[in-house]
Amino acid sequence: METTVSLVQMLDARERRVRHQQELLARYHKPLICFTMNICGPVKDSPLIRRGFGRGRQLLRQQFLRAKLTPLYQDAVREVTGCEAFYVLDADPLTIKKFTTDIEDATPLGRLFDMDVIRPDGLKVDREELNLEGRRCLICGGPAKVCSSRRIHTVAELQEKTTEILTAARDAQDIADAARLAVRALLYEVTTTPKPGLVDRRNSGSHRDMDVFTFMDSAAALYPYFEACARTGRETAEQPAPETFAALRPLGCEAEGEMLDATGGVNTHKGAVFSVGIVCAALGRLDRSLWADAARVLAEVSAMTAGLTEKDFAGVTAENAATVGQKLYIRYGITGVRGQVEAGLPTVLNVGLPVLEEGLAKGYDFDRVGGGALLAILANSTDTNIIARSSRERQLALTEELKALLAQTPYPDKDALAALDDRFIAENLSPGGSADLLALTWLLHFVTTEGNIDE
Ligand SMILES: CC(C)(COP(=O)(O)OP(=O)(O)OC[C@H]1O[C@@H](n2cnc3c(N)ncnc32)[C@H](O[C@H]2O[C@H](COP(=O)(O)OP(=O)(O)OP(=O)(O)O)[C@@H](O)[C@H]2O)[C@@H]1O)[C@@H](O)C(=O)NCCC(=O)NCCS
Ligand SMILES: Nc1ncnc2[nH]cnc12
Repeated sequence: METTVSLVQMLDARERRVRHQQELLARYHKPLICFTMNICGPVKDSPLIRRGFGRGRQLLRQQFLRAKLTPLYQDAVREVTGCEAFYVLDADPLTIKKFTTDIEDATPLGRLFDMDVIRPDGLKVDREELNLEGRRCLICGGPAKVCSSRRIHTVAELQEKTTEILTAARDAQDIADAARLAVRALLYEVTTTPKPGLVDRRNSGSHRDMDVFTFMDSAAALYPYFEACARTGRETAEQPAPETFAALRPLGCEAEGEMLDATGGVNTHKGAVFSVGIVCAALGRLDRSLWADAARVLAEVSAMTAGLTEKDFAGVTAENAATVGQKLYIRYGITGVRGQVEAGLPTVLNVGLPVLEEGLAKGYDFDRVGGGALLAILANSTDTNIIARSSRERQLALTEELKALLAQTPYPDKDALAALDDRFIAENLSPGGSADLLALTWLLHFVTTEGNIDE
């Protein structure tokens, strides 16, 4: 809920800020940054404003890392009168002012940041000391001091522009983060070693035409596609979920082309183009606060693809079935990747994620938890790639064997996984569908644990 604040409240807040500054200066005798947001009008706090403030804090953290600075003290508060953060630093005030003004001047969002630098004697460092121009007006780009003292623009105009800047910054960050985590998930999947029959750091599994570098080329080539999926999700967020999915399909066709270009014609990620692309679009549709909830994200995936299996397989017959997916549907009623997404990726939510997270909590390394999660996924789903390279009977027997193995050892060690790898290779088996579900598991793990940024 948005609360309006009075002039008295704002004056009280300013007084409190000054007192806090004085306490910090008296305690540390070092320069400090006081970071607030420039927000016009009586509403100083909202989720959107907090997001912008969170981004500002993230940019400051990055500058501290670059300058190898650890704040001696820091705090942040979110009040109805606005967000405030303080940082006490053991550094030259002008050096600090240089990097705060760099942040303020780098982007439109930076225009909304007010990062004051206060010297140990309590005096503010001025932009002019760095030969920098004064700040510019949000609306006309003229000197901000002139526009604000003469009240040249209306509050409504300023609020509209502020919302536009905050919204654009929020969306750009969500879209880039979704795509970054998607590519990271694909890279974690291929890097997880050993994996039975699959490409990893140990070998190329049951494949002759690709290795770990082929997968890296493919994953990197898909970054713009994942961004486009998340952007499509954001742009269609107000529309019924299936409309977002409909808008994705042409992007998916193009991305398959990019993948084939990057790999010299090898099918590395066709399944992932489809399923990971849908998850990126679901993230785009959802407010960032919901990313921490895997079930909610996957419910969105399900809503987007409602009715997909029936629609996609309508008119497919034993005579015209062309893809492996279509043939297996006609023959056994197996719904493959389509059925998985339509059901909200239950194997990821109920099998992959719990196994991954339990293994991480036990302190196992990424290879071991990834290997355990992959086998659990394989044991509890229908991998159409396994059937395509063997038979339905063999795939069912394998799932039974793996279930028995996992009941004894939920996280088989390197040697056990390598022995399974050798057996899969000898049988020319490759669980590509399960590999995709492992990538989706990594993705949901990243999104739920790291996706919730500081607001
Ligand atoms: C819905 C589409 C993905 C396509 O569906 P299609 O019917 O063409 O394909 P399917 O056979 O149904 O399988 C697609 C891929 O889904 C992955 N998969 C399999 N089982 C599952 C599962 N249980 N859960 C989730 N995902 C699953 C799997 O992808 C991975 O394996 C691929 C590599 O396989 P591999 O055997 O190594 O290589 P191949 O070249 O295929 O064979 P070999 O010669 O080597 O044996 C790799 O892609 C992984 O990502 C399945 O392969 C979607 O494309 C679509 O919407 N199609 C409709 C038409 C359309 O609009 N097309 C768009 C293109 S223009
Ligand atoms: N690591 C991998 N090896 C072979 N096929 C795959 N499909 C997706 N990931 C794979």
